[in-house]
Amino acid sequence: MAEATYTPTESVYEELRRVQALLRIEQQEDLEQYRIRNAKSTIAERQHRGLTWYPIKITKEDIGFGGKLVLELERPAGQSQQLHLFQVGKNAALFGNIPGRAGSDKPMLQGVVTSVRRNKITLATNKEDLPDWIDEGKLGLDLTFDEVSYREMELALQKVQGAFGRLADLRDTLLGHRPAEFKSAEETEKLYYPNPLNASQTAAVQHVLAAKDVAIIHGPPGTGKTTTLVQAILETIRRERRVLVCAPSNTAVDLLTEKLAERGVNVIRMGNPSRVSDLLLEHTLDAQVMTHKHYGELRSLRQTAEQYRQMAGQYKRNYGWEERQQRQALKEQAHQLLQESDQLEKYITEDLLEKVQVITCTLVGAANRAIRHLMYETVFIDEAAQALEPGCWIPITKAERVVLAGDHCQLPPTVKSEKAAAQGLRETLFEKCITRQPETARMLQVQYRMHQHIMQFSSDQFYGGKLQADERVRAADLHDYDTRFEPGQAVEFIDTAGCGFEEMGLQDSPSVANPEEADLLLRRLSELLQDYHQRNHEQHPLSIGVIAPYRAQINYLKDRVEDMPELNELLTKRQLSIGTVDSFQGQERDIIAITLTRSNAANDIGFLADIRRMNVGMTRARRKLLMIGDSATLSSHPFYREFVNYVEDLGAYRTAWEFQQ
Ligand SMILES: Nc1ncnc2c1ncn2[C@@H]1O[C@H](COP(=O)(O)OP(=O)(O)OP(=O)(O)O)[C@@H](O)[C@H]1O
Repeated sequence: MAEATYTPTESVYEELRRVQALLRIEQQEDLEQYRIRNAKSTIAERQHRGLTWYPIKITKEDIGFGGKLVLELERPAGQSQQLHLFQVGKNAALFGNIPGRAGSDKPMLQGVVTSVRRNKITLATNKEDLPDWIDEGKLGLDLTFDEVSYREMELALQKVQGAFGRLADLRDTLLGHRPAEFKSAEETEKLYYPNPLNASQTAAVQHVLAAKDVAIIHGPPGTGKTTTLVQAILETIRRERRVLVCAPSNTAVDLLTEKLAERGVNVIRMGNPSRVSDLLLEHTLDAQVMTHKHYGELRSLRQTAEQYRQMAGQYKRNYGWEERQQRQALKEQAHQLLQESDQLEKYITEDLLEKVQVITCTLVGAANRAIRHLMYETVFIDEAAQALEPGCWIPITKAERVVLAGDHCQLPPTVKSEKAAAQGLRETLFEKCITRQPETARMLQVQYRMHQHIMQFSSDQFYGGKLQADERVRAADLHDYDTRFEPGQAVEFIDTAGCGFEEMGLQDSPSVANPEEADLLLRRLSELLQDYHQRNHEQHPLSIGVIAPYRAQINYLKDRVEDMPELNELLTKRQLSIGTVDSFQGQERDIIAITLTRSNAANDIGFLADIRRMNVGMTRARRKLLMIGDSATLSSHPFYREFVNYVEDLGAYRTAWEFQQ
């Protein structure tokens, strides 16, 4: 058994109580921001912020799970360009804009968004009938505050604090108070499936099988973390009856569900997928229910109930006593049938979940009422380095063993409250476990994305210099893509120091822009692309990402590109995209160009100091990484100082003066 090297400064209870207090601060802040954004503003303002669709029409009514109403809502075609923040899985409320009924008196029908198309949203409501106010005034749809996630996180934290037995062991191991145990090499079974994994990936899968409590798959950029995790899940379900696979985001859950389904795994995706794909839809619980041998009975119960409901609806209110009785009887029969159908649906669901090998869902989805009572031999959490600690505890409360996958050297989870962030809410369970119990982790070491020179700086800064570039990508620069590109220089840094490219602030905003630096970046990009002919590369066009840390700089870049026909064409064809690091998360591009933007006499680099974010930005590039910035300002931080040294050693350092003549 390995000895834990971590020396705790507080007990697990103190630590968990601290996290609980931070979560409450976060919830308050989140609610406050929501209130300010939403409740105090007019419909037009909320619409402008993407929080409201108005006016809308109900275009379809269906009966869904538990006999609840599912509504299809449509906004006017003229609004199709209006951006919004509605998303599958978000809570929303249908409201009536009725004169004299505003504020808390505003009539609402709560629900969850289950699909979003250009002008249509489906809302699964929590009621069986449409309310009376539906025909008064115009209707709209508001995003509402997501209280459920906070409640489930709070409950999980309470459970973990009061835990004994297995959960207490896992808690103490994950937080570094109890050494993690592993089977010996002799005890660990050999891998069953022949697989194309490399040595460090195979070692990670073997490590997962050997772990008695906790294993971590640490996957730096492009190292095949998903591939490895899927293989580890396949090997595990050969040995265990049923496992849970979670991630903080719906997108990550969808990806894993698809990969597992492609490998022939019997998997059920709980909750609503964020994308529409046949493979995914086929694996949702709803679709699986339809394939069950008792589904026919369920459908006919629902249909009959619906017929009774419609018959009852034909009796108008002012009919006599007998008709009222008749109406009541029909309603009761409908109700009874719906209850029966709920029972049957519950039975079908339990039967399906009993037989399934893998259940996939978001962290909060693990508390979904259909599965909240289930326990799992192993719980896998992907993207664990992007999940709030309280979120991770939700599925862990149902585990015998935990496997975390992620990379704590990339983006941490978003925390809305500055105070909660400063006091540690951004520190993830993944990060705590990997730093307190390094022996729980295996790092994947071969990456399949970046040219050697793009990879090396990140590898030295974050991964102890251990990353290797696979031979297919090691020397794959733009010249390798098309010989018309100049050879060499997969990395290039253009230094604007001394050129007088000063950043500009905006009034009342922390955002900054640096127009001259942006212009230079676009000029250099055009120059790079001058011999690139798209018609020669119809099958595999170059993909390009331009990254800026500040919104004001992004907006400036987008405006300027409109005046540059070649670049603008790439933008409209979506071969060029411009955005923040966060918008490129999990993605890759052939060329990544980053304007670092900050340039000031005070050497203030703002949130460029968040070097994990910069790590993500730089490691999106496959063949070319172009960075532009003011070394005089940036060198106040060791990371950028070392970057300048790195590019000098590579012979990749240029100055902006070269481009001014
Ligand atoms: N052992 C391997 N041999 C060859 N190619 C591999 C291997 N493992 C992964 N790859 C390739 O590397 C790429 C990235 O794999 P995958 O999607 O699993 O990575 P990831 O680590 O989850 O990605 P990210 O860096 O975005 O987290 C894929 O194209 C995959 O086919």
